[in-house]
Amino acid sequence: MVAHNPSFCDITWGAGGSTADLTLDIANKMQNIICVESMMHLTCTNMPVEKIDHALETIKSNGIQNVLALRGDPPHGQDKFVQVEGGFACALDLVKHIRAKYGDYFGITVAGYPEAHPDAIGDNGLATLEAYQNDLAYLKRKVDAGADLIVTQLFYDTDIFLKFVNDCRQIGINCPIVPGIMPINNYKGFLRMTGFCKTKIPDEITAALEPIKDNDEAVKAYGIHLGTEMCRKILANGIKTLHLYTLNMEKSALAILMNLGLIEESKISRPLPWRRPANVFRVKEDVRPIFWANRPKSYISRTIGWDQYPQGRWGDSRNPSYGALSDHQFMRPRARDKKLQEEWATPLKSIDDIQEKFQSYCLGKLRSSPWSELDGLQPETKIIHEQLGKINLKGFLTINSQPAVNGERSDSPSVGWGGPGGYVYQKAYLEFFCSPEKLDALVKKCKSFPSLTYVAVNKTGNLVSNISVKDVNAVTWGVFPAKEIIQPTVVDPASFVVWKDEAFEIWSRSWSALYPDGDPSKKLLEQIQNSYYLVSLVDNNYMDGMGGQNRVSGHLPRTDPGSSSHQLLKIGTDPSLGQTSPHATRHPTSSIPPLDSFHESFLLFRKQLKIGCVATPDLTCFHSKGFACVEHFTSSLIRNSPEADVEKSLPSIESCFMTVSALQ
Ligand SMILES: Cc1cc2nc3c(=O)[nH]c(=O)nc-3n(C[C@H](O)[C@H](O)[C@H](O)COP(=O)(O)OP(=O)(O)OC[C@H]3O[C@@H](n4cnc5c(N)ncnc54)[C@H](O)[C@@H]3O)c2cc1C
Repeated sequence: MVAHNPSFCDITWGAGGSTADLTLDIANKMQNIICVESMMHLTCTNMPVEKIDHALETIKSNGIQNVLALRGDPPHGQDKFVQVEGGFACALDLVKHIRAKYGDYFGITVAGYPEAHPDAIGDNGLATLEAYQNDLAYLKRKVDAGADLIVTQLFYDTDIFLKFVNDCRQIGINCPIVPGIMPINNYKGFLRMTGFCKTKIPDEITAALEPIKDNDEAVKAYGIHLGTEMCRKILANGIKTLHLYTLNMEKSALAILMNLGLIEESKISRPLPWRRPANVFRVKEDVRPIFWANRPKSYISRTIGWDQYPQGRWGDSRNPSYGALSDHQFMRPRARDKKLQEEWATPLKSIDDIQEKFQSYCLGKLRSSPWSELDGLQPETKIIHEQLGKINLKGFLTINSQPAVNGERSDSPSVGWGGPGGYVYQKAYLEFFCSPEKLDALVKKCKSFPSLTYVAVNKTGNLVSNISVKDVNAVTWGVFPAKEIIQPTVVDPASFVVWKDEAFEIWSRSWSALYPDGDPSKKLLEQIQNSYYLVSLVDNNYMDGMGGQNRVSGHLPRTDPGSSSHQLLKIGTDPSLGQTSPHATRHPTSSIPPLDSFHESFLLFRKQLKIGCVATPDLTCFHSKGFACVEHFTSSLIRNSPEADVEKSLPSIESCFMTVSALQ
């Protein structure tokens, strides 16, 4: 199931606390080994407050931040729930306790009952209006006490659920209400569960099941059909999230999601170059502005109202309906706050210190960045991290980038996406803050490089650009067998202007907020926030990675992404764009292999390829003696060979890869 990117996974609490240790252990493994956001259920049954706190402290120390706070059922053999000594009487007490003791560390979910809690349901299978309303009023108290989300009890009458949502809204329950869908997997289990929960079974379901009740396969198939229809109706009524009770049997749940088109049959680990967060509604979305590449959660929350993908996407972008910037964009897990505090809240005396922070992040010395929701650098950023380090020391404070790629295989671990069998391309991209003076110098420089397009904007909205506001520039695209060209990432000034508010806000909300009031570091950051420009820069010439000298048009089965960047990365070494700060000398360059060993390997290559080309490999592009290096040799050779030779040499190039990999 993990391959389908669930938003989160529930780990239930054994009835009466019977499986506490196991629950804690499974929740920990799910969160930290399987890496799926986990929500642990916790009940009050047989749980004095010390035991409850032990469970909460344990999951807290394991980084789990989601709890479903429940009262629980009466212990085995008892009819009525009895409050244990030193424990809680109901879920409301538990919610209050969690908020009082743990502040906002935990996201709290509570249970909702579309047909009222079974205790409120009479012998006729129905709750009186008064009992139903009391139940709703109590649910509101749970939300008012701090619950963030409601997950409902299972139901089979979709109209009852939709009425319940409406009734909740009427009394001011405004948090998300997630329907609990339990696919029917077998007849006896279905009767047992609905009997226990006093769930209404609509007549048509009874009629459909009666003739097939002894045929397990038929019951399962009907369960999938029914679940699909229920979910369809729920989604059509504007509910945006589904919660499927799998009870460890995933096949029916997955079949329902497949029928709804919410998951794909072929599971691809990195379907698109940006990391799509677990959100089933985004499966059809295939284009995004590059600006939020490192802030997928913020992007999702700002575009949550766009429910039509991909149709709505560029209509929306040109007339941006990105939601308003709210606190939500800045809500980060506490663990990240802690990391930022450790890594970014050091005293800042001058711009040099700020440049060095950005440089350290690009070199992988810092794991966190105020501008990124991700942990560390994206794999493709590592290809150009040294150049980025230099650029930052020149006063161009980079927050987003990608190297140029010209026809790399789509299963490349560093720049590939979309699954095997295709080729991917991208234009070099750089996004950074810089002073108005640096921007002036850059604008002048760009005049000599027609392939560079830029948009720059300061905090107050002053825009400087050499493209039109209506232009949309595809910066990543892929070619796959039997598919149209896919272009998942674009740069467009309209979205950029929306993004800039968030980008500038991060200076104060995520960075200077780490310092106490009046701290000189805080003042320095505020000055930068108020005076700098945010710049989005694209090198549209993705072909000429080696400065235009080595192009072999149409014959590049591979390129070396490390070598293919371009005018953009020359910012770091261009003297007309300002002196590199003295820190540059501390910047390590030891990963470049010694010239001798390079030449040795290179000569071997030439011998094996038997092509009499003269290559002038660009040593500065080297990162290691590993595979990237081998690719670089090869692409240099191809680029420097006559076209006919390239064609001939392709098979031997493939085998040389093996030989030289082994040699290295
Ligand atoms: C999504 C979901 C997941 C579940 N997971 C588990 C699990 O992992 N392990 C497990 O053992 N059980 C689980 N259960 C079952 C749950 O423990 C039972 O349904 C239990 O009987 C009620 O728990 P609750 O949190 O809804 O209780 P509460 O919210 O406390 O409510 C119980 C009932 O008492 C009434 N009530 C309580 N206090 C008050 C008050 N002060 N004023 C008025 N009315 C009050 C409510 O209206 C309601 O009818 C789950 C249930 C659901 C819906």
